[in-house]
Amino acid sequence: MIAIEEVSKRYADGTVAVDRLSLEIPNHSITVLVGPSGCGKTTTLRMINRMIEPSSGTIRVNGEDVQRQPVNALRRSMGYVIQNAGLFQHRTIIDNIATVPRLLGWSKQRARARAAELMERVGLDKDMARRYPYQLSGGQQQRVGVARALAADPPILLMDEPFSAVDPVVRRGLQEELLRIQGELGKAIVFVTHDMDEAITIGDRIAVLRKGGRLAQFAAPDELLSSPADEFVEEFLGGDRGIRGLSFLSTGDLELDRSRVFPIDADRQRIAQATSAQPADAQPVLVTDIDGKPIGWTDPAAWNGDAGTLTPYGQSFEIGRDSLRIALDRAVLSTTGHAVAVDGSGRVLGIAGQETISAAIRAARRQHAAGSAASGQGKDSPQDPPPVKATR
Ligand SMILES: Nc1ncnc2c1ncn2[C@@H]1O[C@H](COP(=O)(O)OP(=O)(O)OP(=O)(O)O)[C@@H](O)[C@H]1O
Repeated sequence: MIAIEEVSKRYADGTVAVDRLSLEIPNHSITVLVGPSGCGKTTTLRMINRMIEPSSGTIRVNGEDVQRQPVNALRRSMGYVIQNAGLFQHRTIIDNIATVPRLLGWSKQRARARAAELMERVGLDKDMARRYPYQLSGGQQQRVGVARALAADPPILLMDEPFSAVDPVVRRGLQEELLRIQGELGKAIVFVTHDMDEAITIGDRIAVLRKGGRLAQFAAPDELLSSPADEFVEEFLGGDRGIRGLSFLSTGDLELDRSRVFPIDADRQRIAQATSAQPADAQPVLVTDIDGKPIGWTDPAAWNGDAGTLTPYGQSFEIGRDSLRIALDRAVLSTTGHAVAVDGSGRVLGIAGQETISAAIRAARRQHAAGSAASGQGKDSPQDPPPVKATR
């Protein structure tokens, strides 16, 4: 655990960048520092590896004061990733990644073998090993930056706006990759961003800082969205925090309608009988292929068995994996107002209309509120394990 205790930083010109900041950053989790420009995020991060020395206060790593540790050893125990990756331009990709193992005295062969293993882990093609940084895209360079930081297997990873310089699609890919790597390696990651969406996507816990380096709130993303501490945090979260909060509600308990799903070779009579008891007001029927995968919607009264007459169903959502936010999005975008739920192999489990999804949202919120009340005013203690994250 990294414990930041009453830490302040006043620069030589008198600027107070961080003001009596206290934070407990647990192992095996991603803690995000977020806040407006100039609120002291980078200063805080760099005080952890002593690139900047605090003016007062103490930072401990697993109980040990960082001031008492030799600075080189301290930095090698912490991977560091920055915006634009900061790669050595005159070194090949493999040698960039092998930098810290080489500094630690590993043989060239061993360090390169480790670097090759890491290239695979961060999703870089082997044949990029001999290229130079300028021969890679921005997103690929960021992957090299992450691989380089992981090379000596440090228990702590400090990441300063690592994905800010790439376009949103590449950025999303890098975030997913980081979550996957973290699932495998379980580091203590401290991640700086000024982008709240990024913080919510990757953070197990989020520290929102305000100007002057003061802590506004430190909480899990779902708690931040449901109970912002004050107006500053609320404003920083943006106007759609209600919708964004749905990302943390599971579709696992969603009640699905299976009575309106039929395979393409189903008998028309059977469809008519099964649906006749239900109101005929444009309640759709979903037709699947013979493997149970969705093909499209039809009006049961008009169905003639011709797949060419079906209306596209849009996108499905995966029960248990996707959140209620995704389910609601699918239903809103669907021409029938219903979303198609599938299992992990894409087979239809049922359909859910907007009303059903709304009811599930209300139930999940009630359950969440009851759970929070039982565990004490909804505030997690820093020792609590991070909440289960829905990543979509
Ligand atoms: N060497 C320095 N000397 C004086 N002031 C500094 C120095 N470095 C940073 N500052 C100031 O300290 C404050 C915090 O800076 P810091 O870089 O930590 O903020 P930040 O939250 O990371 O900002 P950004 O999101 O824009 O990167 C700012 O007001 C900045 O101008």
